[in-house]
Amino acid sequence: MIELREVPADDVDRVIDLAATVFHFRAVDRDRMRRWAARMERIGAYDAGGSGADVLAGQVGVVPQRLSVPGGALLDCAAVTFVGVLPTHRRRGILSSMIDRVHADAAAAGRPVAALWASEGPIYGRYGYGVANRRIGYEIDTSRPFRLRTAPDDRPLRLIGRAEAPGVLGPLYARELARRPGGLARDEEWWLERTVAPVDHGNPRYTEPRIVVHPEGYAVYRTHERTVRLYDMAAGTPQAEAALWEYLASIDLTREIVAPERPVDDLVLHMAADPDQVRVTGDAAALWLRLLDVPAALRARSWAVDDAFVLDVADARVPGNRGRWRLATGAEPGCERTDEAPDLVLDVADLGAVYLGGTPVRTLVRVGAVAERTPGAAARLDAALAVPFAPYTNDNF
Ligand SMILES: CC(=O)SCCNC(=O)CCNC(=O)[C@H](O)C(C)(C)COP(=O)(O)OP(=O)(O)OC[C@H]1O[C@@H](n2cnc3c(N)ncnc32)[C@H](O)[C@@H]1OP(=O)(O)O
Repeated sequence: MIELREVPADDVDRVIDLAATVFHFRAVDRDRMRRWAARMERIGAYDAGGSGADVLAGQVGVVPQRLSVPGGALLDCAAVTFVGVLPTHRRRGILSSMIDRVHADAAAAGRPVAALWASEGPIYGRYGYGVANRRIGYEIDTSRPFRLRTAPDDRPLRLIGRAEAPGVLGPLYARELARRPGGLARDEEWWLERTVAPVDHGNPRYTEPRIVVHPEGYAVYRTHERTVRLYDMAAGTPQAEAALWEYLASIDLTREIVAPERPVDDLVLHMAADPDQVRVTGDAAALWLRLLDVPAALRARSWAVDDAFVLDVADARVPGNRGRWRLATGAEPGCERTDEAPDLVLDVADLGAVYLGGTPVRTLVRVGAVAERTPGAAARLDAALAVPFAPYTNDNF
């Protein structure tokens, strides 16, 4: 018999072992993982059957987070991570029962949304998650001068140490969160253990992080042989961004920049005087978003256009979301229950996909996922959802 219960602090080593088993890694850096597990609300699926001893057969971790939404509000978010079920227990519904528990706990804690990075695309749509943003990767050939169409802000740059990162980068990052949806709030531990971690465990041959700071922005990168690998960048103006790219492109003894996870509207693609120097090498789903409290989430973001819509929302797992909602997208957004005929009929997963402004409703109508009952309603909702900066999540948890 499987029983779901919280995993106590003295059992986190089993959480690490389970993660290592299902994600196929050696748990060498246990202290770091213990600190990560300590941030989580941990739900374990314990199997008491057979041997007498409890087996931790499945687990989900929820990190309490805050997600930036259009208009700059930070919305309480259940960041779902460390999901795993032992190979001996797979496909018996353990994940489904744990996800329902995560959603119930989030509702009780007043978190209107949940989010995750999926290990595999087919898993999470059934639970009401939709792809809210993508990220692109590219390589820049810097073996020859990298000329830009934007004049760099040539105020001095400086390199700082890791320990200074939270204090120096924090305010610059906060400005970025306020204007671009999809980002996660970072506290000091998050900066030090994740954004500027001493080692990139996925690419251990790269150096420790180098942190270059401009008065209006920063970049975090590491190098290995002739490659500069970009991890994080934020710049308040295009000119500051140009200064950071110019710096990265001109580091001696290097000949390329690899930027694996950048926003889809990254300026560098258009800044490059020779577009052939920037080669797009990847485009993948990034954050999967789940609206757990539809009216609270829709009221929390700002809208680009004053309009009104009736949405008929289907939700297989969270009954409180189901039904017709009258959404008013003015300066004071409203979302109330209604009996009026719907303009659009859609699943909560697709509402999650369009929520941050990263997926056009019209596209989902064309693929057949969203039904447009009032002609033109999808285009009008796209106008209301529009955001000046594409949603982007640079924290893969
Ligand atoms: C946010 C994150 O942490 S993402 C990381 C997810 N973890 C992993 O990928 C680690 C390796 N995999 C595992 O640990 C497990 O196989 C899990 C967690 C993905 C699935 O756990 P299970 O307990 O087997 O899932 P469960 O039995 O509840 O399956 C529920 C449904 O999802 C489907 N499903 C589960 N895993 C997959 C998959 N990898 N691909 C496609 N469908 C899947 C099942 O077929 C089932 O479908 P149904 O409802 O139509 O019958």
